[in-house]
Amino acid sequence: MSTRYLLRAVAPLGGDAVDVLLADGVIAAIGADASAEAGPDAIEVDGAGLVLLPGLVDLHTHLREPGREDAETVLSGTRAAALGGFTAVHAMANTTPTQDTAGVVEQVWRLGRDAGWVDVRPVGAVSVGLEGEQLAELGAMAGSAARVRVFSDDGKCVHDPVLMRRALEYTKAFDGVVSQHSQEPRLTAGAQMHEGVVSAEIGLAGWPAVAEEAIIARDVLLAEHVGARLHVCHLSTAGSVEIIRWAKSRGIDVTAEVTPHHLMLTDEEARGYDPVFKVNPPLRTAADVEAVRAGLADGTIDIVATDHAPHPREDKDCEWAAAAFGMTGLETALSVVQEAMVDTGRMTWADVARVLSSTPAAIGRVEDQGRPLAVGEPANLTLVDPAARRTVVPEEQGTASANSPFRGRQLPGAVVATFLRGRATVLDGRPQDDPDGSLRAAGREATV
Ligand SMILES: NC(=O)N[C@@H](CC(=O)O)C(=O)O
Ligand SMILES: [Zn+2]
Ligand SMILES: [Zn+2]
Repeated sequence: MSTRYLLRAVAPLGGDAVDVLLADGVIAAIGADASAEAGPDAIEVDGAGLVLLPGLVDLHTHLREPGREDAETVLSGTRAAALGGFTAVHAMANTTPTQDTAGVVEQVWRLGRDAGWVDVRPVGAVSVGLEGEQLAELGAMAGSAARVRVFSDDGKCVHDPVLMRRALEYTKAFDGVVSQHSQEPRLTAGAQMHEGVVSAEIGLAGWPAVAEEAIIARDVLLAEHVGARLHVCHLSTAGSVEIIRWAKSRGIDVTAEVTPHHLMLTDEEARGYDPVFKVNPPLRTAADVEAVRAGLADGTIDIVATDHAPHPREDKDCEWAAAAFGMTGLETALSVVQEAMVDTGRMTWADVARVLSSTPAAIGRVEDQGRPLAVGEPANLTLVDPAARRTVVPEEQGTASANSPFRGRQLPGAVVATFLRGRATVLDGRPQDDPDGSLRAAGREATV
């Protein structure tokens, strides 16, 4: 018999406190029945003051394996994901080799299954080698054991409108979705940061908002024309929010994501020339941050996705122009959403469950994740302490890379436990390959 957990006095979605029993991989009982049915062997978890959420689902994670195991592996990245409260991640396709065949996506899916920290759903590339020329084997990836439903050339934009049209048409056949990294390449050649007052003052080449907005506008019209669904990656500007709002008002089947860093940070961070703040799309202005927060609160933006983009030191500890784009995010996402949206009164915990679990699961067609907190449902769960405060120390995180933009910042909230089909992957805030914290204290041994 598998381990049973009795979660005492937890608050589902921040509501009234109840007991919840996890047994045989499912939520076995809620309320008075839970303690009655628990039996003597159940492990009790004191949940007073804790919020119970469905396990978080990330639609946009870079796990880097195969090819850049110096930055992250499926094992280290999925362990980081569990520590961040996730029970499923979508592994982006910009690996080496590219995830553009059934063979490579199955390899990543298998690595995820064997690691056992979260469910890994590989994203398939739209074009062969992300080169934007020839459509990849979308159908073969969809029909593989990895059951790919999300397709993206992320890191690059599918800028050829004919290729984008074909991808949108083709993915309809297997209920897939194209997830577009919206960046007009000619308008962003050489770009280093957001084009605006700060870029002009500090002398870095700018990436104008219109380079994102022009592609989103084109793509929603293409999606309408062919009757396909479209997902917009890491939307970052006020204008992009306006376009999505307009597209939804016309009934276009589009969804959009915002990252935690675009909900919190602005281009002012670039003034110190610290490449930890170099990211694609770039950090924008305070007005853009306000617009994406408002768009997330009113449902125009559907989800938060981390765009966890680990990079090794040598790709970040260099001058700004030479550094790689990207920041880690799996282990701070929930805290940033709490600070930006919950603690500001703009969203409830039920909204958090929607934007970080049920809707990303629905977009990715992940059937057994993001489910309601009800008896009989799979026990994919996250237990959060909203009253906790912690200072971000990247070297103490599960991810193998240290490029967190929140280094040294105090953030609210902490993941106390994560359950994957009733099995604790994290308990008392510790990964369950390291229950007493000794491996973590000794360095990175736990991840290799
Ligand atoms: N976000 C980033 O700045 N970088 C991502 C690629 C991407 O998401 O576009 C990466 O793979 O490093
Ligand atoms: Zn991208
Ligand atoms: Zn990305």
